Amino acid sequence: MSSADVTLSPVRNEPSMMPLVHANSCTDSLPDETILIYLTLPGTLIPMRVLESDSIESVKLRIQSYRGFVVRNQKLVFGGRELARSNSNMRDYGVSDGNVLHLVVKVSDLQVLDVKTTCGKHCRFHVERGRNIGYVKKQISKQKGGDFVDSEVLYEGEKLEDQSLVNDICRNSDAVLHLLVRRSAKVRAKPVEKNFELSIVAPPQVDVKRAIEAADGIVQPRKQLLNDFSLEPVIVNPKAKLPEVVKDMISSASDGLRSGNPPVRSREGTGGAYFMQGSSGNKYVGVFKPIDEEPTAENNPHGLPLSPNGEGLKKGTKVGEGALREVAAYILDHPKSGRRSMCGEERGFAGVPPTTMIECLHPGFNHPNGIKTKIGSLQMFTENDGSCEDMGPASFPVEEVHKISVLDIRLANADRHGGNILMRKDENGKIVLIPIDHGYSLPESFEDCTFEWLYWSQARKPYSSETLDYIRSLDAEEDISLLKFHGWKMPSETARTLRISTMLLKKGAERGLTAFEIGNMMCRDTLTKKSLVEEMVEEAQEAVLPETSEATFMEALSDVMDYHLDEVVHV
Ligand SMILES: Nc1ncnc2c1ncn2[C@@H]1O[C@H](COP(=O)(O)OP(=O)(O)OP(=O)(O)O)[C@@H](O)[C@H]1O
Repeated sequence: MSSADVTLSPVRNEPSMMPLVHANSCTDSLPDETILIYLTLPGTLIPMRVLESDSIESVKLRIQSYRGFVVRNQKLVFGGRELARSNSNMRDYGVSDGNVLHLVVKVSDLQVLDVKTTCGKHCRFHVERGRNIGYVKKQISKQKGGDFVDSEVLYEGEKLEDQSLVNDICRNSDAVLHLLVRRSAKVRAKPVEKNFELSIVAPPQVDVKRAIEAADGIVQPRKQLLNDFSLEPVIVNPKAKLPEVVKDMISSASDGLRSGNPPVRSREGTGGAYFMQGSSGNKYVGVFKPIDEEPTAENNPHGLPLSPNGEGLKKGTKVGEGALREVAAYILDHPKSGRRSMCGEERGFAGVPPTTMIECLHPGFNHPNGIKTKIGSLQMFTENDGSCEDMGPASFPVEEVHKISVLDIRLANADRHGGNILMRKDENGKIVLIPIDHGYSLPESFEDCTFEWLYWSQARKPYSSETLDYIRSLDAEEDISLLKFHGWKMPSETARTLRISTMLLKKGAERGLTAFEIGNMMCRDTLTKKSLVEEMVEEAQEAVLPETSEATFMEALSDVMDYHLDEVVHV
C-alpha cells in the first residue's frame, strides 16, 4: 500500500484500536494479509490493524493522523531494529500478526515562546524546556534591550513564579506559549489641592547581573549533592594525549557539576543524552551519552526493550558501542592541514565536534538499579540554530554538504538523517553544517547505510579541488592504526568496512564521480535489494579462496571496483 492510499483525518482522542485504512476500505471483509500489531509507548499499548504490505511511511502516517505524532518525530523499533526505511514494508522487516512494535516519539528540547508586552511589543524565540521563567525574563531583556528581570510574567491570566519550568507550563509539545510581560510599578496617589497626582514609580534599579544570575534556571534544584559526582577521561593508552580543546571541555563539565549544575536530560533521541552545564549554569558545554542508556541497552530511559541479540538498532552495530563510534568519528575527522595536533583547537574537515570517552558519576542520570559510574562519550556542545530537519536544504552551501558526504561515505554511516546535522549561521550569515550523532558509523556491514544528503541537489555537484585533495590524503590503514592507538580494538569486519568505503570514495572521486553517485552505490534502494557495494564485496569474495588474507581480498575487491566504476563513468 502506498502512502497515497492513506486517509488523513483529524487527531482523535485515544482510539481503542487504530482502524485499518486500505484501498478497499468500503468492503466489509479484511484482506488476507491483515495483521494485528501492538504499538507500545511508555505506559500504553495500542492495537493497530495493518497490512503486511503497508509501507513504514503509511503506518507512520496513520499514527500521525490518529495520535497526532508528526511522522518525522516517530521512530518504530521491532526486534531490536529501527524500521528506518520509509518505503519498505512491514513484511520486509519481518513484522507479523501479534508482534509488538515500540514507538519512540521525538520531543523537541526547544519550546517556541511568543512573548507580548502590555505596550504591544512582540517577540518570539526558542528556549530549552528545562529553563525556568527567570531565565526567560533574562532572554527577553537581552532581545528587547531592557530590564525585564523584575517584571511579571502571566500565562492564561496566572502569574508565573521565576522557578516555574517552561516544560511544566507547556505540557503539549506543539503548543505555542503566550506570555504577557508586565513591568511592575507602584502607583502612588497623593492629594494635590483638590485633585490627586498620580505617579508611577518604576522599581529601584536592581543589580541586573545578580538578578540575571539568580534567574538562570535549570531542571533540578541547584547546589545539590555537591560531593556526589565525578567526571574523568577514560584513557586506554597513556601515550594518546588528549587535545587541549578536549581537556577544556572535560574541566568545564566537571566545574559545572562541582558548582551544583546537574546534567539536563535531552528529550530528543532514542538514547539517554545529557546536556552538561558549565560552572555559571547558563551554558551547555557538552553532551554526554552513557553506553548503558543507548537504545536497547539495560538502562535506556525511553523504555526500549533489551536488544535480543546484542545488535544495535542498525545492522552491523552493537549495543554499548555507540560511544566508541562517536569518538572514532572525531578522531578520524582529520583537519585539512593533515593530522590533528594535540595542542591546537583545529576542527576536522567535516567539523565533528570534539568528542572523547569519559566516566561520570552523578545521581541525575538514569539509575533504575542504583547509582553507578557511567561510561560514555562526551561531545562538545555546539551552539546552533536547529537541525537540517528544520529547514529545506536549498540554502545549504555546496561545500558544507560535500564535507558531510565525505565523512559519511568514509564511515559508512548508518544514521545520517537531517536531525543529525546541526546548522548555524556564522558571523557572515553563511550556513555552517555540524555533523553529530555518529553512534551508528563504521558498521560491520553496509545493509543499513542511509544518507539523507543523497536527495539534496548539492550532492550532484562535482567535488572541489580542495575536497579532492583531502580525499586523496586519506589512508584507511593509517586510520585503523590511529583508532588502535587510541584504544579501540576494532573487529576485523569494522576495519574492513573502513577499508572498503575509503577505497570506494577515493576511486570514485578520482573518476570525477559526485557524492550522489558514490553514496548511492553504498545505499540500498529497498531493504531487500543489495547495494552495489555489497554486490562488489560478494563478487570479490567469490573470486578469492575462503581462507585468503585480507590484503589479497582487498586486491580482488580493488579490481572488481575498478570494473564497476569504469562502467558507471562510461555510461
Ligand atoms: N554536539 C552537540 N551540540 C549541540 N547539541 C547536540 C550535540 N549533540 C547532540 N545534541 C542534541 O542533543 C539531543 C540528543 O542528541 P542525539 O540526537 O544525538 O541523541 P540520540 O539518542 O543518539 O539520537 P538518535 O535517536 O537520533 O540516534 C538532540 O537534540 C541533539 O540536537
